[in-house]
Amino acid sequence: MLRRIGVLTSGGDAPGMNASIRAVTRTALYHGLQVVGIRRGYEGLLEGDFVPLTRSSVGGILLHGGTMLRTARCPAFMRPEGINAGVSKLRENDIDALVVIGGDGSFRGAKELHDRGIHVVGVPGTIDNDMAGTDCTIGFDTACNTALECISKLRDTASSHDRMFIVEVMGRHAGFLALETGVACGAEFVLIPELPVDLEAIANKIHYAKQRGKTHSLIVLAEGVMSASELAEKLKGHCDYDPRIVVLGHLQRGGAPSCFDTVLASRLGAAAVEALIDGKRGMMVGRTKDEIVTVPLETAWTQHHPLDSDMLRLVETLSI
Ligand SMILES: Nc1ncnc2c1ncn2[C@@H]1O[C@H](COP(=O)(O)OP(=O)(O)OP(=O)(O)O)[C@@H](O)[C@H]1O
Ligand SMILES: O=P(O)(O)OC[C@H]1O[C@](O)(CO)[C@@H](O)[C@@H]1O
Ligand SMILES: [Mg+2]
Repeated sequence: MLRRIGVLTSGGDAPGMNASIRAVTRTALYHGLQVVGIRRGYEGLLEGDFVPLTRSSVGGILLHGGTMLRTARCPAFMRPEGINAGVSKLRENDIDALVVIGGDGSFRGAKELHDRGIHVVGVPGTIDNDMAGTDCTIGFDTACNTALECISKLRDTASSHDRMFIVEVMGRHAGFLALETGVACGAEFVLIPELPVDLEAIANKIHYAKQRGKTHSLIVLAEGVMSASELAEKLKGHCDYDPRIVVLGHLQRGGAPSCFDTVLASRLGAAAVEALIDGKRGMMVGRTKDEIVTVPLETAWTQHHPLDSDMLRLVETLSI
């Protein structure tokens, strides 16, 4: 019987995680369940770093970035002994079910717990958007907006000084963040790991654009392709600019969640608890075409979250 549920955040922090923690807690309390917060992801689970969550302990966090439960990457949890220790900790503390808020790695950990008999539901939270089973992950929209705000400032300087900027954005092995922000900021090039990089074609396009009177250029580069300094080095001598590089880095992870992420996080947090109440196990919640869906956890990494090819064509068409 479901009486007491645990909730943790794991992997990189993402704007909206707090809204999800609040939604999980309040939905569970609404349905008469107790809630235990597990601090610092799987690390805190192994150490028994638990805190009871009440209606008021999740008050005032809705619009705050980061995660009030804190988060971690826990190498010990990647080994069977670590996972078994996690199972024991949950059982010793009478935690009947667990909501894991995090990315694909966190979901792999959650699946290991499920395979050992723990009732788990995952809530997709990562700025990378690199998970199938949902059209968008919590934090992605805010990270795109943050990157856009930064790049829009760089654009002013690029056009004032007739310069080229290479802006490296996060996304790990995926290009979603780069593609979305690249279209939004009107980049001349968006380089993503999903596609080969043709340096000669880039140099040629820059050259002909300059001949046509274009005086500045912006490349949005996904970190999964190469670093901005590597790209600048490779372009040296092959293009008509002396590029400046900017690595947005962890600036993209923090900050207050956008309206979109706050609503998404609230809906998915509530849906995770409702899924547990409905007897769903080993599942993740997601948003597909504005419907809240429940699919197996492993969907996140066994299926492919497709890049929108229309978006790629847009970069090409709109940057003439
Ligand atoms: N195969 C696995 N088995 C068990 N646990 C795992 C596995 N993969 C990852 N984890 C656990 O999940 C944690 C978070 O994973 P990871 O660092 O990949 O981040 P994430 O959840 O994908 O989020 P983000 O990519 O946004 O940072 C790991 O530190 C580890 O504790
Ligand atoms: O904060 P850390 O551990 O350096 O991790 C950075 C990674 O985390 C993310 O921000 C989220 O997965 C990636 O985009 C990035 O590659
Ligand atoms: Mg990940």
